[in-house]
Amino acid sequence: MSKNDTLNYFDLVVIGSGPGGFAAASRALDYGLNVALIEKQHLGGAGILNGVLTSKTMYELSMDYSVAARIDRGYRASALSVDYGKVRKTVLEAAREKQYQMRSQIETFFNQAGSGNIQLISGHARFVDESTIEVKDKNELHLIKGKYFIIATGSRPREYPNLKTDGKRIITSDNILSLNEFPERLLIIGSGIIGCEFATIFSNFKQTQVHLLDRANRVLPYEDDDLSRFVAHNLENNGVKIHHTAQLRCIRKHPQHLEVVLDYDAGHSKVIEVDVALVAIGREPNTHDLGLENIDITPNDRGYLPTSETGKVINSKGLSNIYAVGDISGHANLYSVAQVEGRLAVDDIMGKICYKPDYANMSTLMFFKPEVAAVGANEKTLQKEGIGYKAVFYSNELVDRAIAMRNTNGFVKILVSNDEKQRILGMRAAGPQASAFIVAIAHLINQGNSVSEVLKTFYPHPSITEGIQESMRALVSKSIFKPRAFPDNIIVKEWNPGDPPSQIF
Ligand SMILES: Cc1cc2nc3c(=O)[nH]c(=O)nc-3n(C[C@H](O)[C@H](O)[C@H](O)COP(=O)(O)OP(=O)(O)OC[C@H]3O[C@@H](n4cnc5c(N)ncnc54)[C@H](O)[C@@H]3O)c2cc1C
Ligand SMILES: NC(=O)c1ccc[n+]([C@@H]2O[C@H](COP(=O)([O-])OP(=O)(O)OC[C@H]3O[C@@H](n4cnc5c(N)ncnc54)[C@H](O)[C@@H]3O)[C@@H](O)[C@H]2O)c1
Repeated sequence: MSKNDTLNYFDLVVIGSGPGGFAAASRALDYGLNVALIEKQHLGGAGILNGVLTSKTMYELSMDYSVAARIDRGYRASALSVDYGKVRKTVLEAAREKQYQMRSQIETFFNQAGSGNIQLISGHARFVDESTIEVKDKNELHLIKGKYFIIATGSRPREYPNLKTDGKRIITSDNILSLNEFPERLLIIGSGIIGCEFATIFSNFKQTQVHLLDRANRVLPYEDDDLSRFVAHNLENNGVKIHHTAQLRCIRKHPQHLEVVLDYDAGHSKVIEVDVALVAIGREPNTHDLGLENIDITPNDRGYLPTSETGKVINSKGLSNIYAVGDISGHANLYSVAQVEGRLAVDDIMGKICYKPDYANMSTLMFFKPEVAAVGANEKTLQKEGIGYKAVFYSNELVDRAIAMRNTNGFVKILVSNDEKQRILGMRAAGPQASAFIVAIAHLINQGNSVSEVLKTFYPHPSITEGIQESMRALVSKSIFKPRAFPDNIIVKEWNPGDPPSQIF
């Protein structure tokens, strides 16, 4: 291996070009910094390939396909067919489109002396000391010096104990685009967000019998039971076979199929045959082979890098000149979290930080059928913390826009403080456009707003968001449609410390 001399000196060296790293590098341009962006694999990280954009493109195609396959709306598509190779091609086109936008920005700011400069460097980065990294690319090794560093190396799929993935028949989300065709039978191990999203996608295309292994008796274990039941019910309606309270004992590989042995908590076992098994049991931070031992940084018990509120890594001497953002930081594994943390790290370096992230009020989207969006507290967390609340459930069956769409499978569920102020604490929404309007509630929560603010506003008609306003009116017994007339569609209840645990629907 040839060792080149120090390549350059940079104000800021960012390791990883995912949403965290790219946002940090872009923010550094605003301050006129000279930035190196190091990437060992795909530009954009899991924000683009084998992650957000590719899975969401596949989701959108699968949703279009499932609508086209409907026969209850006055039209019928004849000879509808789908080809995995062509779906993959479309997905990769989306990924390339975004990568070209990133490249265009990098090219624009390449060698811009004095006004903010960015250089994309390929290779695997490893710390030599607190101001130097070595970057290994094929047979070359470069040394790069920097004043500040941001580690944005993201995460990788967690491996299932004693189960070796081969990228073809036993795969992770990293290998979805390596499949050559729709598997006839797919086992998804893990019923968290990735498991449920791919179960939705593959069942939408109707080419695959999907088995979903849920080791608990409910999918999405961190959400309220009612939402978990709703999502599981929709998956089952879409043809997914959910194996609740089941553990994977083993997978035996045969030339033409995989033989899967499942052990149920009830004491019995079942053998099923599938073609592909997808492991989706969480993700692990990429802290390995970063040379952390050379900079006196030790990951915490959960494997994440210990940081200050602004992302500064804490070593044995206190705070260092190194930041950690995104999936490596131990907060939620979300695109928006990585992006905000990347930007804040640079603001902190420049001494210009003007707010700190409030992780309690993050919005999350879940791409199921129908889509689900979440922000703020759920019933489970409030009950655990002993905080009393009022909850309202309002079904899309009463929302005109959803009726017009012939798509009423959805709801809003809003939690407010159980006091005079009735401050909005959280919302779960399911159904069409849930992903678009969740942020409106996030703003209301961030501003400490209460039910009365929502009642004052004109909500346009016909819009899905009218369900939000009607639900808030229901909370104060002023809704147009009355819970007494629609007891399954409008539910209001309260919970106070000391009450037994319960859920609204
Ligand atoms: C299938 C899937 C679907 C998802 N869907 C969503 C979604 O819908 N919404 C959402 O908010 N989030 C979603 N996520 C999560 C989201 O992708 C991550 O939270 C986000 O990408 C994290 O960004 P990051 O910058 O921390 O890391 P990453 O995106 O993982 O990027 C890290 C980059 O660092 C590079 N790298 C690692 N080590 C080194 C090194 N030593 N030297 C050089 N480069 C290195 C990697 O190659 C990678 O490109 C999804 C994830 C997956 C896997
Ligand atoms: N739309 C989105 O926002 C989105 C989409 C995909 C991924 N993501 C992010 O990616 C991260 C990873 O997603 P994920 O679904 O892999 O993780 P997850 O933590 O959401 O779910 C993992 C699931 O695997 C189960 N599990 C764990 N060990 C198991 C075992 N040994 N056997 C069977 N089941 C087991 C858990 O009970 C859980 O249900 C998430 O934290 C999420 O933030 C977000």
